[in-house]
Amino acid sequence: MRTLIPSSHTPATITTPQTRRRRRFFIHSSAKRSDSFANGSRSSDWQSSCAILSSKVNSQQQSESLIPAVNGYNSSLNLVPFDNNNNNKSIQSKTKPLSITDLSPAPMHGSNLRVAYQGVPGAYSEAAAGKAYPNCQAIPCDQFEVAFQAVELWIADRAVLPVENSLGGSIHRNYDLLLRHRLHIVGEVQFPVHHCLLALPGVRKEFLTRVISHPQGLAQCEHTLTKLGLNVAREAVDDTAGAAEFIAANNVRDTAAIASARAAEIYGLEILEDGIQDDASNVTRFVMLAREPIIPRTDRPFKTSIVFAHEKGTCVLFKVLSAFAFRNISLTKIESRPNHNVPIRLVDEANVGTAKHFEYMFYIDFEASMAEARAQNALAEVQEFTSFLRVLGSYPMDMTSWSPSSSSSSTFSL
Ligand SMILES: O=C(O)C(=O)C[C@]1(C(=O)O)C=C[C@@H](O)C=C1
Repeated sequence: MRTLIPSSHTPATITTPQTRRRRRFFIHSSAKRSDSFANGSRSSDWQSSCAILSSKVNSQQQSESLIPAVNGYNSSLNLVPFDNNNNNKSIQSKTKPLSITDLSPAPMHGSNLRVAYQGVPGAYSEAAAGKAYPNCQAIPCDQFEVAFQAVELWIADRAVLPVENSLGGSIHRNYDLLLRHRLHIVGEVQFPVHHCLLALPGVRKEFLTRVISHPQGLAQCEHTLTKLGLNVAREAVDDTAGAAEFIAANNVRDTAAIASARAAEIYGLEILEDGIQDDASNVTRFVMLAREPIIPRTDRPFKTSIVFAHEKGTCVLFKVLSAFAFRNISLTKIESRPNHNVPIRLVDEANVGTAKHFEYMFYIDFEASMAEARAQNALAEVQEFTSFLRVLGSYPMDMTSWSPSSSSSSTFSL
């Protein structure tokens, strides 16, 4: 895939070793707090993980509301750094004492939250971040992994990342990264993706030789591009809006981008075709990630995401799935990825030779909250058949109303 170097917007990249060293302190302290729940390996008993989780409920409630304020990045508090030499006198006099209003919960769905996304302004991920956290400060990142790291390093408070699209399928990279990193899924948003064909003003479709976009953008418009009868090469780049930005910044007149109407507006391109996704109800599902899990509840529909590797044996996957079926728990998604620790298992069959079995990590989303006994029992049973099990998050389902023809009802409408 080509990497376009954006000209005007500088997405977050990981900074110098010094910055990294300074920020590591925070990663470690955060990782320690969440490990008991995040590392759902066989060695840690699931029931006790649940107990740890529920015992965290009260302190967690406080940490969601207070920690951001105390760290000073999401706060109206007037905190000054502590000065051992007492040189702060002039500033101290201006320091306001804590009052009861300072203790009200931080606006976790509101302004000031820094939300990392992959891409540049005008990307669908930016719009999804706006739907998930209205009025947030969206932080562009040049890669998915940078968005994970931005949260781990406290540069951002949340990341909003795509995991699957109704036409293009799963975004595998993010499944692998969910496993490699220690962040928790704290929510999901489903975002209608309405693609346009964009080019520089005055460019006519007949003169195009190339269409560039994110691989998902190309996949979601595959048939429509063919139907339009364009004689063009299709080239994958890092993100849809980045494709638009590249055309504008380099004055490329033989190339069009598949991107949003908002990207056209931002980068001064014209819309040659509107709504070129192969299905009107094209939707991408994004997950919201945080350093700490949220408290699972039962007063609204929740979804839980897990990942596991299974033990050797027969019908293991069937047994795992039946743990949910017996409890009437619906699965909404199952995905398998290579198990990068053990990609292949050799199985010697007497007289026949050696079979090479591919080993997988299975990701499952199911419709239940970890606060429900049936979900806890299902996972206790699943643990019996698995060599590794981790809960990626238990979070409210996106139940917002659906309007496929319009792009979105959010403030970030594309
Ligand atoms: O390139 C973008 O605009 C993105 O936000 C990325 C992404 C993706 O990775 O799937 C997100 C939504 C659309 O499905 C197309 C691309």
